[in-house]
This record gives sequence, structure tokens and C-alpha cells, in this order.
Amino acid sequence: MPPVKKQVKKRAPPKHKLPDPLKPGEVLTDSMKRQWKVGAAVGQGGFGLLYAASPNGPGSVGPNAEYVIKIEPHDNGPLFSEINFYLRTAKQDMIKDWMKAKKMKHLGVPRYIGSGSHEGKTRLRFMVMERFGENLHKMFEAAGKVFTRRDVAILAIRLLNTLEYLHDHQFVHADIKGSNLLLGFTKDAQDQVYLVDYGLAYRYQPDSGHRDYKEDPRKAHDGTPEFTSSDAHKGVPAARRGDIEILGYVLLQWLCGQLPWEDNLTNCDYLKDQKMKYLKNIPSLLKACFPKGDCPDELRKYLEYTSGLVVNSSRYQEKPDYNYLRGLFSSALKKAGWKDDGKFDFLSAKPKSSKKGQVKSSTDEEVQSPQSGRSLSPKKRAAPKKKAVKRKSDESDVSSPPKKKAAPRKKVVKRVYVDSDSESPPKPKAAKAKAAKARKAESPDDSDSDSPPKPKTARGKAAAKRGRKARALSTIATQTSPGLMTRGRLSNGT
Ligand SMILES: Nc1ncnc2c1ncn2[C@@H]1O[C@H](COP(=O)(O)OP(=O)(O)OP(=O)(O)O)[C@@H](O)[C@H]1O
Repeated sequence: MPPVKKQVKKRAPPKHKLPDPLKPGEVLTDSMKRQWKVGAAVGQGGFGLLYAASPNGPGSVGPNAEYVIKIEPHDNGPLFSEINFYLRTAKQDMIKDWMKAKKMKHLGVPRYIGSGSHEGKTRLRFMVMERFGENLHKMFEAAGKVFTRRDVAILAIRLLNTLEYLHDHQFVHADIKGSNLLLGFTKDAQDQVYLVDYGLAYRYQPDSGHRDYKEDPRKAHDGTPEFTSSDAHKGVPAARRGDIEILGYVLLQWLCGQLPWEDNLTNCDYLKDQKMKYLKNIPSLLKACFPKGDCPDELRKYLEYTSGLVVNSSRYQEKPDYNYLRGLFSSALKKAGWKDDGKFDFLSAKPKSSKKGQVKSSTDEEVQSPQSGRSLSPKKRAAPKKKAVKRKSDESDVSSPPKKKAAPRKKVVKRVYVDSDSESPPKPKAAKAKAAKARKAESPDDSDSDSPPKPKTARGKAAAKRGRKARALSTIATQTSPGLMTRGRLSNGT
């Protein structure tokens, strides 16, 4: 008799819901008893709403308020996970000390400001953040879907700095992409880039040591399809090399306009096979992306390094060579005589209107306005919005993108929330009190994060039962324009 194939049952993901909106003027009190007044809505994610906010005081919250409050229903998982990440890694002193030790002027990790719970019509969880401006995906679109080689080199160095900090603090981000990279809010801070959305951040190296390499098809394909790492496609826990790989795809897209697998983003197995095929043969990837053969040298070397790091499971736990990778881009800048002054070329291509994420407000002009009198890269100006992704013939620094048509945007994507404190994830009621106690001891200043959301899925319950990390999945129907979608988020302006 032929062996009976074991059926792997797919678990239904939990449905995350959006919170009831707050009214302007509402006051929230965080776990440190600081009061925050809510202003206009400034953004919306798949699970939460964002409002401008100020420390409570007389008058209403102005359009230039320095803070943002992100809210989610109390029993949602992602914000709980995100707050946990911030508490562990993004306290102001930690960031300050790191910058001092590394002699850095800027680090793209947002500082933790505060968090708490709020009893309104329903119970909410909230987090106070620094306020940021436009996201890089919008800048990329506004620039005609190409960034200059100079901008990409500066961004690569900044992002490698950011990743090194996260990795040194036991976390990986696992969802690096333009729409999660925000510029500073004020005109003075427009040359600063912050990595946000830690809903997928994963503690790859808890105190007990680095996680083991283990493929699990049930957990496969987490992340944003075009950038998902090959480990994630195989259901392997996220590790440092995955962030390096994801960043490589982001840099590649910025330089060539479109990744070769963007023609079929709905098929995760296709994406996995394509990435594996190209990772094993970087020249073929470069040929597909740069048919004229003009791939910048630093990107080629970055991708070759990444290929060596990720194709073999034996290098899963390896610490990436951040210095080598940064050096590739700083040498390119030096060679071309470009300064890393942080004044990006793409700032002169202004996004037309805020569709989603950034709700248009009177401050939009300030956030998006080009740097006056700013000279562009030696070779070219950014293309006008919506122009075909083509480079002028004199643009020797970058080359034409692949001509493939992007497939209609993936309809259903998986949003995975991995509790950043993977030892104390959202747990079922029975385990909740125990987890709360442990968490409180770890995070004494966060009275809120001691009450994690209850998992509503068989998966969460099973995970808790087995005493291992909990993960909450959600699948939300999406149909969006390429790149704008973040996991499970309707980002087509609706
Ligand atoms: N600190 C901030 N200041 C200003 N805007 C922000 C800030 N953080 C996030 N945003 C904007 O709000 C939107 C939603 O943010 P975020 O991605 O963190 O939410 P989310 O619910 O986790 O969404 P996603 O569906 O992408 O996971 C984004 O478009 C982002 O540009």
C-alpha cells in the first residue's frame, strides 16, 4: 500500500480589527502618568490609526505637533509586539550611548517615548512616537521609480547602521522597505531616515543564544512578497542575514526600478524559486535587472556577498560584515566625488498627494517640499512622477530597469506578527498571569505591556500549549499598487 500522505492543516489566521477612532482633543495617559492630547489623524496602517499628538496643555494640537500616537484595539497583537520591541531596544539612553560610542550624528531607530492603555468606547493600546514625515516609497514613486546611485549609496550606509544597531540588540526587523522608511518631519530633519513598523521584528538571539536553523512550511513566506528573504520563504526564523538580503532587494529595486519577480507577486513558491535561482547566479540577476550591463559595482558586490551568506544554511547564524558592506558604498561615493551630506536628490521630486499613511494636512507642504536650491546628482535629475521607468542615455550611474510588466497586486497576503519578546508572547488566559508577572519584572516601566492580547486562534493556543513563542497571523484581502502595500494593509488610498 502506498504511504498515506499526512495532511498539513492550514490554521486560520486571526482577524485584527481597526480601533474606534479618537476624537481630537481626547487626552490619553501613558504608563508613566504623562498625559498626551490627540490631534488630527496622520496615518493608517493595517491594524492601527495614527494621530498627531502633544503633551497635554491648553489649546488644541497644532499641525506641527512633534509626536504621533499609534492606537490599536487592546486585544490586537501587532502593537503589543511593537511596544515590546521599543522597550527592549529603543530607549533614548540606549540609542544615545550607541551613537556616542560609534561617533554617529544620526541613527534611524525611532526612540521610545511612551505607551499605555486607554478606556474609550472600547479598550485601546497606544504608543507615543516621534513624528516623522514622508515615506521613501512615495519618494521613489514621485522620482519616477528610480533613485540616483548617490542617494542609494547614502541610504545603504544609513540603513546598514540602523540594522547593525538592531542586530546588536538581539532583534531583526524582517520587513525593510520604502514604505517603512520615513524621513524626518521638520525641514531640518528631512535628510534623516527612520526605520518604522516593528510589527514583524523578531528576537533572533534571546539571552539563551541564536535560534536554530529550522525550515517550517507552515510559517513560510512571511513579509512583503517582493522583498521576503529566502529564509522567510522557507519558514526559517528570521535572522540577521535575512535583513541583509531584504535590504539588497530594496537597494536593487531603487536602482533598477523593478525586481525580476514582480510579475507574479501572488505566487509565493514562484517568488521563492526565483530568488533562490538568482541568488545562486548573481550575474543572471544583474542581467535581468540591468540589461545594458551597467549595474553599479558596489551593488554587485553587495549582492555577491549576500548570495554567499544566504544560500548555505551553515552561515545562518553568522554576523554580517557591516563594515565591509558600508565600505562598498562609501568607496563608491568617494570615487565619484559625491559627499555623504545627507541631502537627498529625491527630495526634489515631490509626491503629489498623500493617499494613505500620511493623511493630507496643512503640514504636508512642509514635509514634502524640496530643498531649495539643492543641486542634484552630477549626472541627472529625478524623473517626473509616473513616467515610465527609464533612464536617460547619459545616466551612466544607473541603468534601465527590466521591461517586465508588474503583475496585479497580490490579493491576499499574510501578515505575521511575531512577539518581539518571543519568550513571553500573547498567551491564552491560563498562561496570561504568569506571562504578565515575568514581563513586569523585565519591563518595570511599562505597566501596559504586562497584559498581552489573548490569542484567538488555534495556532496561538497551540503555541502557548507547547510553551514556545506565539505568533499571530492575519490575512487581509488587499489589492494595491506595487510596493505600496504593507503586509495585510490596504494601501491603495482607501
Ligand atoms: N512616527 C510616525 N510619524 C508619522 N507617520 C507615521 C509614523 N509611523 C508611521 N507613520 C505612517 O503611518 C502609516 C502606518 O504606520 P505603520 O506602518 O507603523 O502601521 P501598521 O498598522 O503597522 O501598518 P502595516 O499595515 O504597514 O503593518 C504609515 O503609512 C506610516 O507612513
